[in-house]
Amino acid sequence: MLSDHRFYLAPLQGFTDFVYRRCHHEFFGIVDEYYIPYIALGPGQKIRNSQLRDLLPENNAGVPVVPQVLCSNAGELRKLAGDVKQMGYSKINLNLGCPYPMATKRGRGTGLLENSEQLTQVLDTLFSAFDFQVSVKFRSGLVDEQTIRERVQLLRKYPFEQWIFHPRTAKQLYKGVANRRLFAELSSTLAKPMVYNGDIQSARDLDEIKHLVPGQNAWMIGRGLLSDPLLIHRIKGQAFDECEELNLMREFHQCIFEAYRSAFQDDGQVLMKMKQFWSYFSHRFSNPSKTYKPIKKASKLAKFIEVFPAAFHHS
Ligand SMILES: Cc1cc2nc3c(=O)[nH]c(=O)nc-3n(C[C@H](O)[C@H](O)[C@H](O)COP(=O)(O)O)c2cc1C
Repeated sequence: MLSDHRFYLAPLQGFTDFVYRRCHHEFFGIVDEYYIPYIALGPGQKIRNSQLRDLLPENNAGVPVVPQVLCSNAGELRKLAGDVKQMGYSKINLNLGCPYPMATKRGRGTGLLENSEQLTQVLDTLFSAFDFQVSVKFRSGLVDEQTIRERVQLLRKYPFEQWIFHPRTAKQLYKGVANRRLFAELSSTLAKPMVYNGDIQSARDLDEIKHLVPGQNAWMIGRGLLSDPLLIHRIKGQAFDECEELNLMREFHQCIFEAYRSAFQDDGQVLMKMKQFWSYFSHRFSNPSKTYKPIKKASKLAKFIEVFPAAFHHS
């Protein structure tokens, strides 16, 4: 029934890194494309090593990924897109949605969305100096949804391959409700297929959006999928019995844990990564905070290894 629907994993800096993406893809193979968390220029106009590592083609081999860039002007874009091109990628995503003041005050993310002059220069450069298939991920505006109603008139002049809209303002960060009606409104104004992003936790959420936008068939999911790795299976109508599901989760967890252990030699880093993983994964257990508490408290990797199995026993 949903065979013509496309599902994308949202980029979550620190969470959906190459280790997670690769495990998820090899284990489930159900996500159509994985959007890599943004790369940006840091101190000394350089991309941070952790972001570069996440982007390296050898770390993404065999996984359908789309790199994302966060910039404030055409100069930054040229450098970032040039690096992405050099690595051999044919797709690129422009971040016009990062809500954090550290980015927006420097004219990046939603800050760039607000500045039509800089945005025009960035888009002109991106489409004229490179030959990427370009997608854009954007929000409603910094504080006011009127921004995006005006800005789509500028954006629609460019041949984006994909329009991904998360209908929240930057001021909302990731709280409050995503405005699905605004998504429906823009979808009809733009008359282009858009990807819906924001708070998809169940098949019912999709149905509600499809009710507003008949024919909607492209979805980007972040936190919902981190919390429930079988969410897309469920949306597609697959059912699991309790025992089968628990075994799958145990195996997926093992895959993630082993992959982090081989990617990071330092136990402290592995522990931090596993804590991040469990901060969402614990939500699929009946008592998330009770499940996560001993894992969060673990001060050594050995302690983590001692406490995590209990989660699977009392699920
Ligand atoms: C911790 C965190 C990190 C994020 N990092 C990025 C990022 O690097 N690039 C981006 O476009 N969005 C980023 N996002 C936003 C998500 O991609 C997504 O738009 C948002 O979480 C809403 O979708 P969801 O409700 O399905 O999670 C981040 C969100 C969170 C919570």
